Amino acid sequence: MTETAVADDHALAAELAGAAGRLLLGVRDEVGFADARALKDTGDLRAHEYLMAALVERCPGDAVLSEEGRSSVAGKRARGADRAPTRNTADAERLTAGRVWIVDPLDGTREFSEEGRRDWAVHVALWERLPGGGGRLAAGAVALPAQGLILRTAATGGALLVRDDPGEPLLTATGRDLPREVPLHAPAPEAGKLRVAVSRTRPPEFVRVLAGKLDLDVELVPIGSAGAKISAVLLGEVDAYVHAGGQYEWDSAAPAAVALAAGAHASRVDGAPLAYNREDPRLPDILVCHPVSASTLLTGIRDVGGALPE
Ligand SMILES: Nc1ncnc2c1ncn2[C@@H]1O[C@H](COP(=O)(O)O)[C@@H](OP(=O)(O)O)[C@H]1O
Ligand SMILES: [Mg+2]
Repeated sequence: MTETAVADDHALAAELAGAAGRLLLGVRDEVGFADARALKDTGDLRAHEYLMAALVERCPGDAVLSEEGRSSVAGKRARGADRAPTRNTADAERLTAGRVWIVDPLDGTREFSEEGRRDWAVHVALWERLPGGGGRLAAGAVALPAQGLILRTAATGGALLVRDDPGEPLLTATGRDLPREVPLHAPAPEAGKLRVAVSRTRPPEFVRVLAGKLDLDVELVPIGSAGAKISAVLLGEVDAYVHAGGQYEWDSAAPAAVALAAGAHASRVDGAPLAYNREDPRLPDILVCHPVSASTLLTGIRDVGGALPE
């Protein structure tokens, strides 16, 4: 821990994800939905700038890897964004840092720009170097601002589901009133059935092939945002998220941290552990599910290996 680090990184991750999420709800109100490009760009930039400034202030000794600090924002600046974004920590620094915040200020940017959609998220994760080499996800939070929810890791171990809208009564997908904060456990699937979350806009073909091969009643459920899909697994709205063909560390770090803390299986599609803060931030595939489904899915994915995207 750096000297200035807060005692509870888990609470900080949730606080920042929640605040960025509320800021994004305000951007939706302010900019409106008529110009989707303007709404996406403003949301990306404002959430990124907020998180970078907050992390510099609260954890000045830590490094940051943010989606929007990379080339995408440089491109937006070139197109005339009015405020210069704060930059990521230089790669050389983050690759030797003890603690690196891996953030996706707005995951599911497309869905954020579509009126009425609730499947977009803010991801804040903390990666920590281990003394023996390598590292681990030490904390994480996924805010689902349009759903009034935060899914987060807890200092005591495990994961929590937090209602981030104390003023409003809120019903979960299962129709039950949700108290302010409840332990979050990945629920097991119904026997013989498997609901698999896939991208709304670019579902990988191999998941359809996989669905056809499994000896289960498989339903593919299109949802936007990696964080919203992994949250849907943890909330019992689907049973698995299978993705391959491209993604980056910020797309999965925070939701994977929460999923693992909630007792879910989270790995590469070949079963290898998810590894973060690498030189190349590409992390192109992921499987998240209840542990009882993991071997069926990993075997199924291996058997349709030929259909996996490059
Ligand atoms: N083939 C691919 N290559 C790169 N990124 C991908 C990808 N498929 C999905 N992603 C990223 O994963 C997130 C979820 O995508 P999807 O909703 O299609 O499942 C999105 O993050 P952003 O919204 O932060 O860009 C998207 O950019
Ligand atoms: Mg993303």
